[in-house]
Amino acid sequence: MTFKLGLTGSIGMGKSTTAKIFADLGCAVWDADAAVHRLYSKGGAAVAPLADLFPTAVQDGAVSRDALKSLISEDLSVLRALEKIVHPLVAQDRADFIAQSEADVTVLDIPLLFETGSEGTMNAVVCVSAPPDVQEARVLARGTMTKDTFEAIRAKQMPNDDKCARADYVVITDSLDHAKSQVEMILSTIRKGLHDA
Ligand SMILES: CC(C)(COP(=O)(O)OP(=O)(O)OC[C@H]1O[C@@H](n2cnc3c(N)ncnc32)[C@H](O)[C@@H]1O)[C@@H](O)C(=O)NCCC(=O)NCCS
Ligand SMILES: Nc1ncnc2c1ncn2[C@@H]1O[C@H](COP(=O)(O)OP(=O)(O)OP(=O)(O)O)[C@@H](O)[C@H]1O
Repeated sequence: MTFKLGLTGSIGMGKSTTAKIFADLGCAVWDADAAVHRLYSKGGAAVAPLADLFPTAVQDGAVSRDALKSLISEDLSVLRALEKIVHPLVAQDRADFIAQSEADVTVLDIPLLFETGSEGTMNAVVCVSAPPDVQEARVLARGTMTKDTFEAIRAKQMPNDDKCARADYVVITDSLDHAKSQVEMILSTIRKGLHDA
């Protein structure tokens, strides 16, 4: 049985970067956002149920994120209906990944881990964190969203301090070297526990 380590944190806090460090140290990594992309692509399991509910959101056999975003901007209840369909499919994809994982530690990168109540299914949880101004600067530097959109996403997510308080481990992502040393420490604690068990 693989050790299930949840990895979470708010938008732009460094989840993907930290997940890569875990992968380099021999962990298997599953990425919730990547799973959603697979589910929305041609032949993905979310295409048919979303086509039934939001016909305009499916184009050329795949779910269009732009179309979904414009539906959500007109009516926020669309997001709730979308989550009701997508979250169980994501949970199944995750369960399948865990079942076939041969690594001692499997990292589950889940932006909405606490918001979706998934922490109970993890053996431990890591939260990545950086100061709010650093978070904002990182997200806006990507050039993929406006400040208003960023604020709206941040407002929808559980506050960073609450996430960190609920996590078993916190990784401060102020530099790559610092993040790496914290990940090494976390993994050695977990692996020691597995070895001693
Ligand atoms: C709304 C959609 C179409 C926006 O797509 P887009 O490519 O523009 O953004 P992306 O998915 O990269 O998300 C941007 C940021 O918002 C966060 N975010 C996404 N969905 C949500 C949500 N339901 N609640 C809070 N934050 C969210 C992401 O974690 C990320 O940090 C898309 O996020 C979606 O289909 N969401 C519903 C499925 C879901 O809840 N996914 C989250 C992982 S399970
Ligand atoms: N430890 C770190 N030191 C310095 N910069 C970092 C660190 N971790 C992440 N960053 C930078 O912060 C930005 C966001 O990182 P990343 O994409 O890993 O965040 P994320 O939490 O996965 O984002 P999202 O929630 O949007 O998917 C990137 O530009 C990345 O280079």
